[in-house]
Amino acid sequence: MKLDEFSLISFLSRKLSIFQPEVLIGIGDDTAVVKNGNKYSFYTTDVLVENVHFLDNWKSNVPDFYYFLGRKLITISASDVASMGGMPVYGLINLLIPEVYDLKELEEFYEGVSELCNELRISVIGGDTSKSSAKTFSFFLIGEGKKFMLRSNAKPGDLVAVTGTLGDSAAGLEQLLKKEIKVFPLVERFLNPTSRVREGVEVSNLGVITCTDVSDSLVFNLYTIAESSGIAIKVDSKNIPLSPHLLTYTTGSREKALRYALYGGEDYELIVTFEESLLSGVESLGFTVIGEVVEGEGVFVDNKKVEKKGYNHFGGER
Ligand SMILES: Nc1ncnc2c1ncn2[C@@H]1O[C@H](COP(=O)(O)OP(=O)(O)OP(=O)(O)O)[C@@H](O)[C@H]1O
Ligand SMILES: Cc1ncc(C[n+]2csc(CCOP(=O)(O)O)c2C)c(N)n1
Ligand SMILES: [Mg+2]
Repeated sequence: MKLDEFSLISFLSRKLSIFQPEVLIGIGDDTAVVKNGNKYSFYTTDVLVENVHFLDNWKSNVPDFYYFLGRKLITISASDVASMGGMPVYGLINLLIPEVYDLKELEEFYEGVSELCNELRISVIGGDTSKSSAKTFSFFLIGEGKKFMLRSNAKPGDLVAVTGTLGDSAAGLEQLLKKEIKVFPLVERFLNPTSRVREGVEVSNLGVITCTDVSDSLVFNLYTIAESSGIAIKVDSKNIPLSPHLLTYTTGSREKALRYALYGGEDYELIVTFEESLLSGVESLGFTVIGEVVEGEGVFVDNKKVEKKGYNHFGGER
């Protein structure tokens, strides 16, 4: 039987229970939330698996490839903490590598890990190591914050905004897969994305209470907000921020660029929804308004309902 990642998680979660009252949010958001005295702790874990998230042979085209992979491992978990409005603090790394392994590659990987942990002041406090046929890197990250944002807090009348530009990472991945590099800055966005930790904390401090990050695709992650909040989201495609590099890649076609922006994944930008009174504060943090929350269900781009498409492990295809 072919599995669907999200039905699988929902099936598994029905078998599990929460025993402690301090667990405020379990399975279902970007991180779990546990009350910890007068603050909250955030828990998340992510993996990078050979042939799923990266190809080993990219190391022959990309200098320092494993250095970038080390950075990316930390960034993707930090992005989940950022989308709760938290600061990453402690982490543990699981390393699953073949029995015979190039030590230089591992050194490079840990150079990337340690650089990003220094930048974000994350202490690595443990992990585990095992042999494995596919290279697999996993990070478990704990964050902290005084308040938190959820996917499920969107209300009709809210505006919807995002950080950065969208679609760059998918266009970078496409070039790596085709082994044809035309616009390198897009490949850099795929290899070395940014986690929006500062924006997450600051937007939460402004009073924004709805947030998630773009890992699977803009449309897919808008759906996660729409479904968990019981509302619909309308996006105006002309307001979706696209980078000049992406437009160079699509030889100026905004329509083609929008396909990467709407359905490509791994941008690790934040999506927020908020009341109009917060607009100037949110914009001053560098967010771009792309749409609004309305009553109903689904995600609409230029008034047309769009399919919930993005990256789905097992379900395949974007
Ligand atoms: N095997 C599992 N068992 C229990 N919970 C899981 C499992 N896999 C995922 N989850 C939980 O399901 C929810 C959604 O997971 P998912 O990995 O899709 O998170 P995401 O933030 O949407 O994506 P990303 O990991 O790319 O940031 C999270 O709360 C996560 O902790
Ligand atoms: C070789 C190769 N093929 C495809 C992709 C694209 N991809 C893999 S996982 C994912 C979603 C986010 O991951 P997760 O859901 O695990 O957090 C995306 C967009 C890639 N990175 N490498
Ligand atoms: Mg996430």
